[in-house]
Amino acid sequence: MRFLKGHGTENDFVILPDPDAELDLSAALVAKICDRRAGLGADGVLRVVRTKRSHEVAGQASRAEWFMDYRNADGSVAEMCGNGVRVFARYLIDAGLADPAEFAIATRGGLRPVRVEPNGDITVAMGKPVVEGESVATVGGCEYPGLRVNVGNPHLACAIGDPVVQLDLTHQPGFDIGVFPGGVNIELFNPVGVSRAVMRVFERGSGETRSCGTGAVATAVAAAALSGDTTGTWTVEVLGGTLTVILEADMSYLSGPAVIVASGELMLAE
Ligand SMILES: N[C@@H](CCC[C@H](N)C(=O)O)C(=O)O
Repeated sequence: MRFLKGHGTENDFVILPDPDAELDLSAALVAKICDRRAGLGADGVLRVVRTKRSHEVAGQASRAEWFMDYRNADGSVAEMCGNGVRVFARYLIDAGLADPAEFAIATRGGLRPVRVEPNGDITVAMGKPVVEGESVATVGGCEYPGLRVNVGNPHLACAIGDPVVQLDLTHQPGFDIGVFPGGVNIELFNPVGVSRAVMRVFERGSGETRSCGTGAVATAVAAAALSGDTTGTWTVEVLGGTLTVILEADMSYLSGPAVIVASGELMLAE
């Protein structure tokens, strides 16, 4: 099985080209591939499938040639991955499979238009984030209220008073399972200066990661809400680098670096 490895602000992915949807990619095989000791190691898998070959997103086939079939490190399926889309785009461009000027990628969370910036960064239009109310995350016995933000996938973004660097995110933070029956991605952030936030994240299905694109958008929405804003340009510092989020009235954009670092032949089987 041919693979590539890439990352966006150190949110890392194994890319599996499977244009004709021939791979039987079970949850167990994904978990093996993502295992950092017994496998290649990654926060998730991006399977590259022709949209028309996928029954899941066939409705997007006229507008996007390629479908990002995203899986979390534990093998679970997610609707969207902001850094994943950007790395997926980098792969398509490098492989000559997409017009670098502008193209769109099909995801379970909907169509995601992409463009390459003059400095090489990749920007993706992330749709309109939806604020669904409030809830509480618990970390190390402390309760942190936050905003529920849907960015195609579910997030709970909590501003905290303590520096995020002090948090112990080695375990799943507590959350209200009645509010999030399918699980949730939890961001904890410190607003710093003007339109800037420092964020850590515990991802559903992957644990703590060094970055999360949809999480950065959710954080920007929650940070803006603290000052009564719904629009603006936000810098979100994550453990693996810096992301830029633009919030407009009806759209959000996520921008940052995305690189491919390796390719090879995978010998793992289920
Ligand atoms: N790292 C991703 C989000 C991946 C999906 C998430 N873990 C979920 O289950 O919803 C990103 O960059 O957005």
